[in-house]
Amino acid sequence: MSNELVTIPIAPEGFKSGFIGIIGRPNVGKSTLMNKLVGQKIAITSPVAQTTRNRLRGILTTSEAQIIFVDTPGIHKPHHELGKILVQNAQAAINTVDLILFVVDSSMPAGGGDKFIVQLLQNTSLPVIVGLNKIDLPTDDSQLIDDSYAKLIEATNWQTIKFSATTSQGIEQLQQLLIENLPTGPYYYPPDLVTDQPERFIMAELIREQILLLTRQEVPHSVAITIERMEETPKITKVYAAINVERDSQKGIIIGKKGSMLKEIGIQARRQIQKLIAGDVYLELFVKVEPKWRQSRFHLAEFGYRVEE
Ligand SMILES: Nc1nc2c(ncn2[C@@H]2O[C@H](COP(=O)(O)OP(=O)(O)OP(=O)(O)O)[C@@H](O)[C@H]2O)c(=O)[nH]1
Repeated sequence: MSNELVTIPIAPEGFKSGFIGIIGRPNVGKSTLMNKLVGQKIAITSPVAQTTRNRLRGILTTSEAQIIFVDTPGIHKPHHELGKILVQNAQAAINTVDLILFVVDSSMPAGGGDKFIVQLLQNTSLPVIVGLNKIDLPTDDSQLIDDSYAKLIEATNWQTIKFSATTSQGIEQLQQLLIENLPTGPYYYPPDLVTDQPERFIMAELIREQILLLTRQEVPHSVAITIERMEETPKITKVYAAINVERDSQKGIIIGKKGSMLKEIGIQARRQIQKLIAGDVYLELFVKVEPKWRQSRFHLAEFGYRVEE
């Protein structure tokens, strides 16, 4: 949160840099992987599918390269207006990167969702690396699974690599392979920056993450967070955030018995935000009912979901 001037160094000869689009169906571990590669928590993760809504850039700088990861929402068949915007954003991401990292969940055989993505990518001239994630999980028939992925990409010349985003097994090799496949280029960002997202956005995401983790199934996708006000003093940062839901029943769930759920969300989110800004935080949450915000483009824009041209 400082306004100090930052300088971007001149890249040495042979320095590699570029943008990598992380693509995959929901829940394969794209956000977990980006956090692992960047070494800091910038994308929220949860066991509920479709957690990622906005394109988020994570930046990894080493002595030989700078990689800018573009995390995209999991590609799936859209059911409502928000879903359509998510898929369009993922498709837009494909057209603006130097390399594509197509992540799959190798604890289960390739499915229709993976096939849909292969079709989407087939016309691209960009290099594609297929990341077989979750190798730490036990499987019933690993041969069958391997065969399903081999068949999935048999018509392509894509490279594959296996790793686990949670245990870090194979992550260094993945990083190396990505760097090898990037063009030579400049520093795009200062070396110590890990994301280009404003802190406000990450704060909102950290609150949403706690709701995903703590509430029941039906609520999470109907939630949007807006940071209404922030006050910074030398001692403490005060954050006032609204939790927007679609129905009164969801408001009730978020608030909980005598406010117990909202209190727990606040405690956990505050803890995460304190880590983000490395300082004391006062967090005030309130719940608002905004009927049908997911169907309305006006509200989607207000909550920061945009279709990128
Ligand atoms: N065992 C295991 N679990 C993983 C691994 N990577 C991710 N997960 C879990 O898989 C779930 C989904 O991970 P996310 O990173 O949120 O997945 P995503 O692809 O970003 O999901 P969307 O935002 O829905 O597109 C979480 O519960 C992660 O902890 C892995 O390598 N091994």
